[in-house]
Amino acid sequence: MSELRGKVQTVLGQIEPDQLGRTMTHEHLTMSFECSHVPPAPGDEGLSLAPIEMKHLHWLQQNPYSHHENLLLNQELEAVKEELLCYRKAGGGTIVENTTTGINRNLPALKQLAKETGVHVIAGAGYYVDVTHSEETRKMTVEKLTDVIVSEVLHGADGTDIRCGVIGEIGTSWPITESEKKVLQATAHAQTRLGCPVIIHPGRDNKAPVEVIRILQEAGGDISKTVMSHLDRSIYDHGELLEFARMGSYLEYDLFGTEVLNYQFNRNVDMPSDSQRVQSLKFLIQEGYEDRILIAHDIHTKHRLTKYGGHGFSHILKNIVPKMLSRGITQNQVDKILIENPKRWLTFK
Ligand SMILES: CC(=O)NCCS(=O)(=O)O
Repeated sequence: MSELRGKVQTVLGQIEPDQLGRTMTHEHLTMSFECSHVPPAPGDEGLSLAPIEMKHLHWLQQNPYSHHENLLLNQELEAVKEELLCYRKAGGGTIVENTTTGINRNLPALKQLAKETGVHVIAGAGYYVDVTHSEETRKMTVEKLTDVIVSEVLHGADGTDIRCGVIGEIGTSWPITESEKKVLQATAHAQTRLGCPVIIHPGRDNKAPVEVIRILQEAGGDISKTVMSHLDRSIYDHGELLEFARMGSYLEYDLFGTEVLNYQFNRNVDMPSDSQRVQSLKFLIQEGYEDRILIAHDIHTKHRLTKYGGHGFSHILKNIVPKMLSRGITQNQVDKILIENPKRWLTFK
């Protein structure tokens, strides 16, 4: 297979899987999310342009995608560096940084952050959702897209020699577009060549995760080495969740820290609280899926950083792990979710 077999690839080079430690499998350290701006409600236009201030914090937390500056996480490298130092102090070892082409991936910044903080950072190859695809991307064949993704892992991306260690997050909308379907097929082909981990951003519909896995399967992808992100806002019904779990991917709850009344991207969704997320983990464990669960915060806006009154990158380690233990999830199961499952997923085959 590839020269990477048995290794994990970080922005600073290859490491042994045992070096990873506790791992958040879905975060962003620098990105911009302007592609997902939601117009503010009538009367809130002023708030959407105002500087971030304490007195507007609740509005911002409930309307994060309507505030222009909030979408520019790429302006906060110093704050993110401080956060990573705290993450390390709290027992964190690794962050998988899911920023792909379309939302401002910045590999030199990731390398710098890894060097300055001692946190292992793993970068993502490939493309985000259709609205961010360039004309050039849309015109590419599946073969060409595959070559680009393979090269981002083997040689480096964005004109640098900094190599990606996962494919994704690969963005899909609902319904899945033609361009996204080609990227999914290319992802499966690249995974076959490389034996590498894949991570998917499904469209915001309960049918989206199943549909993505079907496309990957048909293209020869290794579903056992693929993560389905954002299950928190995608599948609620227990029966549907188990049906999806049986397809064999990793099951990721990655919006820990997000507690909102209205989910701005889909008003039909009742976004779960962190307590409800823990209950979902417990349900999946009871059903025998403790070897398939991954968790993270998916920080992608400013307001979730501690600098802006948010929960930060250490929330899971400091607050969610004690809650898991208090709800009957064992330390061994917590270690599987934070250490063993990420390690198995991130190791090249
Ligand atoms: C950066 C990103 O794609 N975050 C996911 C946000 S969502 O609300 O779960 O779609």
